[in-house]
Amino acid sequence: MIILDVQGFSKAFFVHHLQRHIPAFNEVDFRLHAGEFLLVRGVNGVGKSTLLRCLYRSYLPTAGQAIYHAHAGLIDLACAADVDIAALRRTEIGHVTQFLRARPRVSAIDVVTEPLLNQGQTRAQARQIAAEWLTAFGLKEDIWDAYPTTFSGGEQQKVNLVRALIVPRRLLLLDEPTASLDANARAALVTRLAQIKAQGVAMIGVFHHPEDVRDLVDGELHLTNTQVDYVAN
Ligand SMILES: Nc1ncnc2c1ncn2[C@@H]1O[C@H](COP(=O)(O)OP(=O)(O)OP(=O)(O)O)[C@@H](O)[C@H]1O
Repeated sequence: MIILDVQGFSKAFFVHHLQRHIPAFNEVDFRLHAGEFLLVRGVNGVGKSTLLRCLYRSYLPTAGQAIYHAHAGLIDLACAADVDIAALRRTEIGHVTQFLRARPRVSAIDVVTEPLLNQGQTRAQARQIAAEWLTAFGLKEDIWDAYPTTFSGGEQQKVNLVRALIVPRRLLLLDEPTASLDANARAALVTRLAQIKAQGVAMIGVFHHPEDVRDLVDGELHLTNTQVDYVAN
């Protein structure tokens, strides 16, 4: 089942004080099916994060299309209305970065149970599931009821990941999700990614340590400053 069909996808930033465009990526083409994992590679500044942000529509692409096969039908992520993008973000498309935008005075357990409560689970069920995930990622129980604003970088990232993964999406965009994780948490993440991949979640990921996800990768997208190469594994 096709999840995403990307063609001629390009992004350039117009930098006002330079009065010129700076290209990020150009003419990206690929197709992603349910349960497939696409690894995005390339040197610093080549446009990997920008590609994920354009697919999540935090940025508008400059050209091309990204046809997402939603439950409700086909939708071009490049030009869909903001209200439709917002709906997809709530239910079908997730974007995980290394940074948690912690909300003041919301505890870690409330941050990670919220997606389950929104799904209609009871508070007790949600807490039980969240406890299992937080334990798997090695977030110590002492701080589950504390506010993540005070957490270390790695602890914040664990909260961020659990929140993003606790309710399965159809398409997951992973932007360096292991950047501040210790070895145990990295292993826990890879285990969870393998589980959701087996359930049919399609993923596009940028990884600082690609060897962590070697066994999950179905294809690689190599971004370079001059061209884009898609290689199926
Ligand atoms: N908001 C922005 N305004 C202008 N230029 C930007 C903006 N965001 C990114 N860029 C530029 O776009 C290019 C691609 O950046 P991007 O962060 O996507 O690279 P990357 O491949 O993810 O890099 P890294 O491996 O260092 O994380 C860079 O040259 C960057 O300076």
